[in-house]
Amino acid sequence: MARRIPRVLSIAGSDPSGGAGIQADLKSIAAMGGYGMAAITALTAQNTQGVTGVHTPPASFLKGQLEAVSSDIVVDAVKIGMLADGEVIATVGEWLAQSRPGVVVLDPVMVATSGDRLLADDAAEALRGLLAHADLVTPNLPELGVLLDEPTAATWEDALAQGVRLAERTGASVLVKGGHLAGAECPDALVLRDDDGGALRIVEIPGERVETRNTHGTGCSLSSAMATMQARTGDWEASLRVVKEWLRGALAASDQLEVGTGHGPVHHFHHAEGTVPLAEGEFTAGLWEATAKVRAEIDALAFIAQLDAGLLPESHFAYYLAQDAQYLNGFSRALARASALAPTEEEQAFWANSAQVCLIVEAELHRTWLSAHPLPPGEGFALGPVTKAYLDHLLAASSMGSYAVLAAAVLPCYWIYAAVGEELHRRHVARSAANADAGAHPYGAWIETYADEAFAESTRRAISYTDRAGRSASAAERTAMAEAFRQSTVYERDFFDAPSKYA
Ligand SMILES: Nc1ncnc2c1ncn2[C@@H]1O[C@H](COP(=O)(O)OP(=O)(O)OP(=O)(O)O)[C@@H](O)[C@H]1O
Ligand SMILES: Cc1ncc(CO)c(N)n1
Repeated sequence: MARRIPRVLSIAGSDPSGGAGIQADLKSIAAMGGYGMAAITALTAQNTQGVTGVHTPPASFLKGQLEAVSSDIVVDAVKIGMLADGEVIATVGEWLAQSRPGVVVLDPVMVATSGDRLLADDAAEALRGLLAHADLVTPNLPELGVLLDEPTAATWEDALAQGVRLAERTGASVLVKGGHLAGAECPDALVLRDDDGGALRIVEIPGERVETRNTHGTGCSLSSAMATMQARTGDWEASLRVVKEWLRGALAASDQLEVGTGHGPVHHFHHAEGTVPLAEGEFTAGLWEATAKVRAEIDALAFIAQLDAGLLPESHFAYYLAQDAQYLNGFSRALARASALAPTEEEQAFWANSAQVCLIVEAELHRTWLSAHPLPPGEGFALGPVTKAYLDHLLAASSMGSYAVLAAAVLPCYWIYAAVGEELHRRHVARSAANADAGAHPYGAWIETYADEAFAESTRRAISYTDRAGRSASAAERTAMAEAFRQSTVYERDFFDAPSKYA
């Protein structure tokens, strides 16, 4: 019977490096939505390079673990991995005879990815005997050969034929794995025995090989994920389709982990990255970090250096101010929309107040700076191309209907302006202290308005509200927020650079 959160037991060995064995099983079971449990058959000392030791506790203690679990908990599926020796195999066989769960997946582990043995030499025969208790057996190509007492299959066709022979001989269904094949393809296939024990059916699922050395634990991960999905769906083929796609993603994302120098583990939770709980400030810190390159480009602009040195041509300053006045008008409308979408009254009031402050600052620009720095007649207040593009971007974010995305889109206007302003102001103050003449700086009075503590406080609040929205957003919404933030940061850069192009 299908179970939404299946209770899945792994009976397997421990890999302290976390990539294989019960550690991989517990991660894979959780990744597939199950509740994971583990009865440990053996302890290995291993890492991504190989196995340096195996300690097998008395089989009676494994028996104790299995009884503790099944005397209290309904086990919906079991995955059986490393069994170490004949006594362990016998213990698991006895437990299955008494307490067999509805789904039994057996991964006949014999050798680690590194080539080290994980099953006693004389135990292969005992393992063959256990196969009959399984619903699904998941050997890799060398293991398939050993179980049949045949050479390792050299081609995929040979492997499929061996899979059919193993299914016929054991009565179990067989998952034939293409991981050990050469070439660009990495297919898997199910040799399925229908419930009525009738004819065998082969379902092949093709797949591209992921170019990586990080294949430690793929077999463990596959078998425990299959046990979990089967308990959820009752359909081996549907389960393999989901699990194979997930495992491909886990292999493709494995480089992010940087675990070990040998065959590294796969990234079991690659698909859930957007759902990791974030601490306060972490989301917006990530947005800031991701735009470091664009911000470095802003710092390197001639406009900033010239403004700082007091060498910015008048016409550039006038153009900048005229565009800023128009920008503030459109920006105010975007903020009013953020207020309309805000989830709390506190945020609603903040954005509404910011929208109003923008209009006050715009009026002030006209009254003071623009009257003192008039544009050439005729050029007046024409909307420049960057100003238009930036405002169009904010308008698009406003009309999406997502508060979180709109907050991310308006944030760079606060944050970048505050950061650039703070730096300009810091340098201006340092210069004034060192040089009595600094009072003559043509843009000194303007730079001084940058030090406004009220604006710094608004910036902190805009960051904090955007962060809160990001932390409770869906993965897709977070992606849209990051894109909106990045795009606005690019427009901030282009806005500072526009006078040099269009003034
Ligand atoms: N490079 C790869 N690209 C895509 N899929 C792969 C790759 N390597 C292995 N797989 C997949 O991983 C699963 C395990 O296959 P494999 O034949 O490697 O098992 P194994 O040898 O038992 O694994 P382990 O490395 O844990 O011993 C299969 O679904 C296989 O298709
Ligand atoms: C404990 C353990 N089980 C299975 C494997 C197979 O990958 C391994 N390397 N270690």
